[in-house]
Amino acid sequence: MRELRKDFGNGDVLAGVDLDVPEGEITLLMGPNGVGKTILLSCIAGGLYPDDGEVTVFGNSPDAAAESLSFMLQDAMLVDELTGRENVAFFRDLHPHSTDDVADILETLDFETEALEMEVGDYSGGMKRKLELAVSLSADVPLYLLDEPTAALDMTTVEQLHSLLAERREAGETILISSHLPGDADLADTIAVVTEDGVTAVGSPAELLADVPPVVLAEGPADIADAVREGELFEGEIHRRGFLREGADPDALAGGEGTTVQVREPTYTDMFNYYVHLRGTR
Ligand SMILES: Nc1ncnc2c1ncn2[C@@H]1O[C@H](COP(=O)(O)OP(=O)(O)OP(=O)(O)O)[C@@H](O)[C@H]1O
Repeated sequence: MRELRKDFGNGDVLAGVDLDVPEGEITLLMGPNGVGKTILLSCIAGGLYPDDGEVTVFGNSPDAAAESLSFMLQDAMLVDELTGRENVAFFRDLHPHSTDDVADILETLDFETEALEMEVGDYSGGMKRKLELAVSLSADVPLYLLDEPTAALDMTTVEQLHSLLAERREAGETILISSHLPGDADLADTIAVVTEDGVTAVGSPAELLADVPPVVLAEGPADIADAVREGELFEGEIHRRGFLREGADPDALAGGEGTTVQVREPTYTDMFNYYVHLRGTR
């Protein structure tokens, strides 16, 4: 993807995005709500045309490559008035490379088979996601685009899905997913951080994490603004936290009465906050 631009008439949503998705790997798009991740995936899938720039999929235009990919568009695929089974049949007829793998994938994802007889409008969010995933992954193609595949899934199912996607990667397939779940970083070979400035950081999870400064956590009235980068504090339920400023001495951050201050290594959630809110292009 080179210099991709998309505008719906009220300012750019994507303003010149460059992205390379390596073949045979899992690439994870992370970024704040509304930044354009779904639009980006839709431009790769050929569902939307960019206003400017270029997308190639295996060397072809997205239109020419349409049969080489399968796109899971969250909450916008299934037909509520049809049963699960009718939805499966509908999508089976749509994709030229559909297979009969839906049942196996549903079993892997712990989807109760009887629910296939229910109308999808009566499904829970997680049931819908499992069916969307089974339909999308049952197409035998070299490229899968999955928009927030882990949203609404319980943690056990997330692990099952991770195993399934890792198997696909072993088989040489290319997978591009968007996600807000920090744990999905464990699955990725490459993470691309998307912000309103485009793709601002790209690297392996370990590379990106290694560049994140230690995290200062404060509970109680401790004033840590001077010790953290740009004085920026992220409010959690219990803690306020920020990224240790260069030159700040962590040992000097003693908490007063009713206050605790600690410094710890960053998690994937911290990594997301850092690249989205503090760090420029890497
Ligand atoms: N058809 C459309 N017409 C006008 N604006 C649109 C259209 N589709 C999307 N947008 C806008 O484009 C922006 C990006 O939307 P998109 O769904 O790609 O964000 P996202 O990064 O996937 O967000 P989230 O993480 O919340 O799913 C949003 O501001 C959205 O309102």
